[in-house]
Amino acid sequence: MKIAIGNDHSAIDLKKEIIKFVEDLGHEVINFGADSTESCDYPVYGEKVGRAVAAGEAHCGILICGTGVGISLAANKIKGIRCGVCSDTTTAHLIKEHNKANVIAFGARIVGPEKAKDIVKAYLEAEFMGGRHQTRVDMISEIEESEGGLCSR
Ligand SMILES: O=C[C@H](O)[C@H](O)[C@H](O)COP(=O)(O)O
Repeated sequence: MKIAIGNDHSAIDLKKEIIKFVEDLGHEVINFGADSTESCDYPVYGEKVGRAVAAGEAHCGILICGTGVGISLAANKIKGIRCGVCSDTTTAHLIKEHNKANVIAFGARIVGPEKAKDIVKAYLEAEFMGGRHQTRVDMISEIEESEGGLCSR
């Protein structure tokens, strides 16, 4: 798979470890993230990864900032992106199985490198389950489609 990765200044070292880990699993990584520890703005990288995944340039995305929250908020502003913060492996597989997340986020100031690798592996290996979960994902898309946030259901 092609995987887009993005990060801010808080996650330079973790990003490098995750890129190596993901490549060792046999995937291709497109690095959209910051590569300097100089302070920068996480929305830039959330947007870049979100747009790459939404455009089909990457199959999915991984975002890392201090907590994972800000960068996931930015990615979720891109139409078609379903991104959530994962700090444990249960969430990491359920976010794909139930929520069909196409981007995951986590915090470099929250999880250590080994936990982060476990999270990434759990997410990448999981499969969307469809069925009732597809209905709910469709409802999210309907909200996205409706300008005023009104859903037809
Ligand atoms: O959600 C936002 C992220 O955690 C950022 O990485 C964080 O706000 C950056 O903080 P600072 O500029 O103090 O390093």
